[in-house]
Amino acid sequence: MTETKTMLEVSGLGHRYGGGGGHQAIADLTFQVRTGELACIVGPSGCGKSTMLRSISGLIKPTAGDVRLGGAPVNGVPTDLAVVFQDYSRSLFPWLSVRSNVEFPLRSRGLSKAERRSRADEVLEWVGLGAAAKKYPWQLSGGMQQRVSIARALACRPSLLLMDEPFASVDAQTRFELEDLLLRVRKQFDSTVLLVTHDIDESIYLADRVFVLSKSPASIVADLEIPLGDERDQITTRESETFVHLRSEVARLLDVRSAQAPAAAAAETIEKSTVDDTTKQLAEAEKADAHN
Ligand SMILES: Nc1ncnc2c1ncn2[C@@H]1O[C@H](COP(=O)(O)OP(=O)(O)OP(=O)(O)O)[C@@H](O)[C@H]1O
Repeated sequence: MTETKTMLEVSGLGHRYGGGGGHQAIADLTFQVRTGELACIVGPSGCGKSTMLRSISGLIKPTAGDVRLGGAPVNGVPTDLAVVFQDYSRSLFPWLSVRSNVEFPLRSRGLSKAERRSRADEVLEWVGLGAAAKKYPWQLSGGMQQRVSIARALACRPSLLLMDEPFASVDAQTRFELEDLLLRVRKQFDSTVLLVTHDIDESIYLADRVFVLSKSPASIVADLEIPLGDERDQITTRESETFVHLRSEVARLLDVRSAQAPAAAAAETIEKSTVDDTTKQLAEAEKADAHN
C-alpha cells in the first residue's frame, strides 16, 4: 500500500489580534492537506479565513499553534509557497508585460534568463495565454488577468498553492471557466492546493476535500471527502445526486439557506412570510376580539 504524504499540517492554530484583550480571529484550527490534494476551506464571511491564510503563509505570526509545510515549521514566508489573491488588479505589475509578470518571482529563485522564459511560456500556454505574453495586464480582461496570476504562481512550482477567494471578482461565466482551468492545471502540475472560498458550490465542485469553518473565531466543524471523481464538468457534476447532497450538508453545517435552488428558496421565503403574516393577522384579530 502506498503511503499518502502530508504537505500541510496545521495544529492548534489560533490568532488573537491586539494581544490579551484583543480580538480572537481564529481558534484551535487543526487540519492536514495531503500532497497532491485540492482542499477547499469554506466559511462564513468574517470568520477568520484570511487570518488563517496569513498565518499559514507566514505573513503573520499566529498567537497559538503550529504550521508545518513539507514537515518543516513555517517561520516567515516559505519560498516554496505561492499565493493567488482575489484582487488580480493589485497583484500584477501594470508596467510589466504578461510574460515579465510571470517571470518576476523566478528572478529570486536563481533561474537563468532562458529557464525563466521557458517556464513562463510553458505555464502561459497552459492557462491559454500563449498569444498574450507580450501584452500588458491592463490590456486584458479580468478573467485573463487572473489567469496570469495563476500562471505566475504555477511557474514557481510551489509545494503548496494558496488561493484566497481567487474567482470572487469575476463574472459567473468566467468563474466557471477559471474553475475548470484550475482543475486542469492542478492535474498537469501535480499541485497541492488550499483554496479559500465562501461559495459552497465552488468548494464542492473543485475539491477532493472540504473543510467547513464555524463563525468567528473560526474552528473546523467538518472535514468532508468529496467523492466526485477526477472528471468533473459544470453541468453534469453540479446536477449529480452526490453534489446536491453535499451542497445541502455543507449549507446545513454553515446554517445558511443558499443550498436551495434560488426558486425553491424564494418559494420558501414567500411561504414563510405568508405564514408569518397570517399568524400576525390572527393574533391581531384575537386581540381585537378580546377588546370587543
Ligand atoms: N489586522 C486586524 N486587526 C484586528 N482585527 C482584525 C484584523 N484583521 C482581521 N481582523 C478581524 O478578525 C476577524 C476575522 O477577519 P478575517 O479577515 O480573517 O475574516 P475572513 O473570513 O477572511 O473575512 P471575509 O470573508 O469578509 O473576507 C474579523 O472580525 C476582523 O474584523
